[in-house]
Amino acid sequence: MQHVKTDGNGGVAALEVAAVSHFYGSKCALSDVSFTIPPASFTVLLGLNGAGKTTLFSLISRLYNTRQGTIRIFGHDVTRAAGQALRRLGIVFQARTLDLDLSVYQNLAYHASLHGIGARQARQRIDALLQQVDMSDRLRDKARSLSGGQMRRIEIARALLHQPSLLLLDEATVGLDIQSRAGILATIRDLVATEGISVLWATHLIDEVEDSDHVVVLREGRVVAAGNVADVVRSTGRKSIRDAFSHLSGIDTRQMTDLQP
Ligand SMILES: Nc1ncnc2c1ncn2[C@@H]1O[C@H](COP(=O)(O)OP(=O)(O)OP(=O)(O)O)[C@@H](O)[C@H]1O
Repeated sequence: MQHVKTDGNGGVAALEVAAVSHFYGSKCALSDVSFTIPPASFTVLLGLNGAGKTTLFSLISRLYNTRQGTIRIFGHDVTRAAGQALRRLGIVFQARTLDLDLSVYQNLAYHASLHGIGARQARQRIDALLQQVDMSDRLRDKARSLSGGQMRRIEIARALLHQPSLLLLDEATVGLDIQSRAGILATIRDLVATEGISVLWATHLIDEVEDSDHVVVLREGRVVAAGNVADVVRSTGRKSIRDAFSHLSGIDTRQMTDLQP
């Protein structure tokens, strides 16, 4: 019988990472990483550069094989039931991935066809998603003509085309101005609240965390804290999540970047 981790309320966890390790040659990038994220939650994967966030995303999305440990998406093992697991997964990678010479519509329609979505349904979903990410007026524009924040919005729409239940975003706001960052975060938080999607949001920016979030703190490939914000703050004996993250990551709070100018 398959072991399935629940969210504590009897429901299957949106994501379960159990005892996962990953090496690049002899370099250990992840060491015995375990955590779960509940359905319909916004979970922040917090870690400084090099903590292992991208490596973890590469394993969850099967870009790399998981050699040690287990990863399940809504109970489906990404190695043994890859099709069922990956169907439920949408992902926005840190690096830009739109085809710059195609229009917004062509970028999205191509992705829809890869997922076997028929042309008519694809058009309906593209229209609805562009509205959701506030980009309806750019349908025919070349991706090349969009700003960084606008490209990110299109990548988010693309990741949602096949209606995933779990969305991963890797440093989605890097390189964007304060307004674009706040707008993209608000769009994603809205998706969790209105559509019940589960989100894993990887960042090194502590100001992207809200009190109601779940957090998983990674340091040098290890989970050093996980839970809701209040529990993580309490477990470190600090007064705020900012101070807790600073303590857990071994850095001075003044080295942290702010949303505030
Ligand atoms: N292809 C690779 N070969 C060797 N080492 C790697 C490779 N990719 C990542 N690493 C190392 O693995 C560790 C984790 O890197 P990873 O990119 O997963 O971290 P990250 O938290 O995503 O950081 P960043 O935010 O800077 O992308 C780092 O020490 C990094 O140098």
